[in-house]
Amino acid sequence: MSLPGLELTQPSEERQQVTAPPSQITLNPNCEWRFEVAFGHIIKVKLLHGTAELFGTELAESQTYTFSGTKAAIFTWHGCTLEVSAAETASTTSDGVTPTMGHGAGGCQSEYTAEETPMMEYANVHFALETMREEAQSIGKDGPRVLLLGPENAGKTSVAKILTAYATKVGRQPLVVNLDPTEGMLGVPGTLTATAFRTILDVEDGWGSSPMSGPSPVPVKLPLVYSYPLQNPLDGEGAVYRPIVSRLALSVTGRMAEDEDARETGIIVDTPGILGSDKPGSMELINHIVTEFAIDTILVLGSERLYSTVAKQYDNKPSSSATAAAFDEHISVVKLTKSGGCADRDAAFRKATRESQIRTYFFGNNIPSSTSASTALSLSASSSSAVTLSPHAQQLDFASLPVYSYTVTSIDDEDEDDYDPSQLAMGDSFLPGGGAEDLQETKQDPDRAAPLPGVVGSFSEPSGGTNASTAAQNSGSNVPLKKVLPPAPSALANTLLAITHAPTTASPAEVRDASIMGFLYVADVDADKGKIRVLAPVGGRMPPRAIIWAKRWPGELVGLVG
Ligand SMILES: Nc1ncnc2c1ncn2[C@@H]1O[C@H](COP(=O)(O)OP(=O)(O)OP(=O)(O)O)[C@@H](O)[C@H]1O
Repeated sequence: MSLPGLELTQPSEERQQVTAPPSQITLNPNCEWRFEVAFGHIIKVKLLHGTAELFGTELAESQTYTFSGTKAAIFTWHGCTLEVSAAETASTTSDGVTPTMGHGAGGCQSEYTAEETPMMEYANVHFALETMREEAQSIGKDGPRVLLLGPENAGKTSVAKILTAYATKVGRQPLVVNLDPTEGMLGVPGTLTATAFRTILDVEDGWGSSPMSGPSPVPVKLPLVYSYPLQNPLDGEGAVYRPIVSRLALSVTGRMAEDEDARETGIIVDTPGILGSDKPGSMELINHIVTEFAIDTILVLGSERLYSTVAKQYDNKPSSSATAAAFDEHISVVKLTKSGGCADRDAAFRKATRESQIRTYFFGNNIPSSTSASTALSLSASSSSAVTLSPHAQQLDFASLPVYSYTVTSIDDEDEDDYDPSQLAMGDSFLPGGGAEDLQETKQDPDRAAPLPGVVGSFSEPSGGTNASTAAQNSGSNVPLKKVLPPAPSALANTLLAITHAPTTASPAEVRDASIMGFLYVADVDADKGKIRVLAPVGGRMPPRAIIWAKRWPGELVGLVG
């Protein structure tokens, strides 16, 4: 074996890590194989026999799946044998990062077989929801509206994936809502989304991919995306978060009103861990979500205290659905066991996950964040959903762009300079339950809701002057959104810009409430010439639309382009 350091002088072709022979892992029924793979290292997993699933989505036999930067579990109901091996990775990557290869099977950082899992409990939740869906089908009421609550790393997103995967497997079409801006669902972080899932989720990618990310062997999903470029929903006392949640709820309600399958199946809402903590204001936000989505089933994971508080407040109370009285609908609060496999994700891992989501949005998922292109290309044949994308670079005149930035202060960033407290002190949206009346009012007329894409066949937003935007305007005349005037700030470099569906002349409230068309990445800023160089997922002229600068969240991503 060569001494550390000496191998640096070897020619690059020889700088391959010695790959361990494939390991076979045999799982008994009702067991799961839990594994953690670092970013930069890739493992290959193949189901040799039996049946297995990853967060509810079945693995196909003999298909090779690749994982990088992943903490997950492969569960089996009936027993299975897996083959796990390391993909060949260069010892140093194009970024100069050394892939972290662990000592587990295939180079996993950690991997083990667990015999005790809460999967039976989760499956029972699915069956209970199915019973509610059948009832909805037979008497014409809405299907279950499920809210997942719990602290960070309690397994909320994993349970949301399991319930979604099981629902689609039996031919249902759940509407899945992601209210966690720290992690994107089918897109980049800093967004809140709603998606109708008709088809299978992606084993490797988690939720799967959206058409914005290019072609994919797993059917793409079409999310409705809103920009929430702040890390914490409690920032600005929830003044930005609340109206966007209301917008999403309107869209979801609209979709349910128009689509029988979606109405019967219901909604699954995933929330950020911060709402499950005891932070001031978090219960108010939970209350807002429960009201807006007319939640009737609350699943609490990983916190007795939270369960007790939520149960006291909601258990057996009538839901806020318009049909609650007619069908005698009450809210059930259910405590679920947190899986022992839930892995803590440190700040570095979360940052790498965010960066990988952004990279994937622009470049596809063929090149894991810090693996050399050649290695990744060799993987593409075996990976089931590898896609390479070529974003388009173009120069834009900053002065011609209507770029807006949020001016709320972040709880985690008290030194914010452009915070204007006078803006936060006014406006009904800052009062307890602020803005809710407008939406209650709007909700009574389902025609006012912007439907989710798929129903009207487009990813459309009501144009300026519609009822929906008027309602939004009424609720947000003091929106903390400020136009960024020239010269182009240097802080724009390496951040994302969200192109909304709002016209360039839209009011701040309309901009906030507009859904997102797509994202640009600012590669660099030439303040002298007043130009910015951007990457766009598609070529062509910039659409004349208002733009929201994701200044704070997901923030700066250095090195996306060399
Ligand atoms: N049974 C399991 N075995 C191994 N890893 C798991 C298991 N369940 C969840 N995980 C992993 O643990 C981590 C935390 O889970 P998850 O993202 O579902 O939690 P969360 O409550 O949504 O977290 P947050 O609110 O912080 O986003 C994830 O990386 C997930 O893939």
